[in-house]
Amino acid sequence: MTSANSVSLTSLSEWSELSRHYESIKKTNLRALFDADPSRAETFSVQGAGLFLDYSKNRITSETFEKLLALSKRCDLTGKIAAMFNGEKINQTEKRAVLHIALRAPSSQPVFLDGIDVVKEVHETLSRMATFVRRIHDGSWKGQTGKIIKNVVNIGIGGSDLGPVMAYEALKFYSHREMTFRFVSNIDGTDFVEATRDLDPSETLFILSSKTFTTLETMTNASTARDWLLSSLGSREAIARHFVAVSTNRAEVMKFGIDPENMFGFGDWVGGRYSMDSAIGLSIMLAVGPVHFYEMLAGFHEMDEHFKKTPPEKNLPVIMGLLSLWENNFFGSATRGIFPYEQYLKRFPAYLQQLTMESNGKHTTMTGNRVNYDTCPVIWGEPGTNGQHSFYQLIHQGTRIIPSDLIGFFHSLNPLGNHHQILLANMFAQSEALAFGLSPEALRKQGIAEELIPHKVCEGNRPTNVILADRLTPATLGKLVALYEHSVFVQGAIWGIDSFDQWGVELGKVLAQRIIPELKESTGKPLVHDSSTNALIELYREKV
Ligand SMILES: O=P(O)(O)OC[C@H]1O[C@](O)(CO)[C@@H](O)[C@@H]1O
Repeated sequence: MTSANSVSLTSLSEWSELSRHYESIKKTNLRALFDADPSRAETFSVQGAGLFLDYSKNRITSETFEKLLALSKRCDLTGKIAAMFNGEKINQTEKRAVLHIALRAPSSQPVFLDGIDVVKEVHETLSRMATFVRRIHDGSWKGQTGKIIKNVVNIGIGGSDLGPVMAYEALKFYSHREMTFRFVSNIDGTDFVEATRDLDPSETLFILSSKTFTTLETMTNASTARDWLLSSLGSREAIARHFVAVSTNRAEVMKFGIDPENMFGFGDWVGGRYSMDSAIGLSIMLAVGPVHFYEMLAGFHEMDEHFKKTPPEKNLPVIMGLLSLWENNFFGSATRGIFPYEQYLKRFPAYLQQLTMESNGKHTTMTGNRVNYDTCPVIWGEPGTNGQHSFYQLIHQGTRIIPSDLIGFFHSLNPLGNHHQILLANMFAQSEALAFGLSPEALRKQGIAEELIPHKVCEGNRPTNVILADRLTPATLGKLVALYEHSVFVQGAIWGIDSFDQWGVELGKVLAQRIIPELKESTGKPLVHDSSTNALIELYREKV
């Protein structure tokens, strides 16, 4: 048998089988599938690492599932999972290992990379972070003027922002409420100004979070922060008391003026979008304390173990990855909605956008060929029930099918009257309504006027995954993030792409560097962009 990597995915017999199977089931709907099998909900639900997944409202049969598993087998998913866990350099284009799983491994479980146990390094950094956090919390770390630190501003972008801010919001319930946390990411000066306008510099700590320590936005915001601080505190010595860095680039951190003693590092085997549980999570640890941070890591690890050890047919990330691929590549669903029914998870969809789309938004396979199939769907979403009063109309009656993940918890962290019951009732109702819709017959029975029936019909057959957990704890958050990380891995492994590079973001950065000096003033030299870009630059020069 030829290996799946040496031939196009779509020419594999397992792919053709799925295509044939798709033709035979594309007209069946969820109503018929449920009517045909009273135990469908049980057949297509699974529990793992404390999360419950009901995937019965997907357009699948047992045969679909078997064929998807056969495809994953042909693509050597198990071997690829093992390669990641074993520290092989699976990020081929950057020649790097991909070992975010080592960030949450217990110290008793070494992971070797080039003969070195990276878990040991991870735990050394974690305990330095914990010591630092305790000093901030107990007030023994003081600002330049002797005041205690009350405000923390994380400056970073992409993976150096989205993970920290998402987790800060998600775990706010557990956070030190007497402290203020802000996150500055955008190069738009408004972000910095609004984040700092009510802060006292003498009580403020900046965390400069950047894997590379060269990112334009972060470095610009960092020097603005340094100016802001020094204009108030005067002495450059204040930098040591008010700035710490999280980075892999020691030389650049020192160049900025930060003592390496105040730097927390991580390996180049941690991708930016996989780094919230590395030192990049320092602001999270400052917010919730070391104990909760360690609990979050334990949650991540539990899902890692589940992913590594559970057979594919019971493996949550494998199932979610395969279902997403089925919808994307066979039904042609171009987007996936992420709808947490949990206000604390309000930034979770934004976090998953980077995780998923920066990982799998690729058109070239590992072997350098242009894919002839779709890869990553567009990921988007908002918390429920807010979304229901906004864009759900389109999900129910629009012309495109949008498979969605609905995420909820049995218990609220803020029980208030019957709010939580109403919240979960809405979540379950949406999943039911999307799957089964409302038929013309049912509407007629309700006595709806004939001319209104076409407008009121909901065709149903809209797939959802329902993910449930007990309550939103630091550990549950870790499990959820790891679930999606690994589901992204599964899809990338089958598509045969490098889920861990991000070359596509480079071109825009290079072109921006070229345009920055051109906006300052006319150099006298003619602009050599296309006519549209030239005209935009000229218009800006004229107006500013
Ligand atoms: O942490 P850094 O090096 O500042 O990078 C920030 C982000 O920029 C990107 O490289 C994309 O431009 C992301 O992958 C990364 O998370």
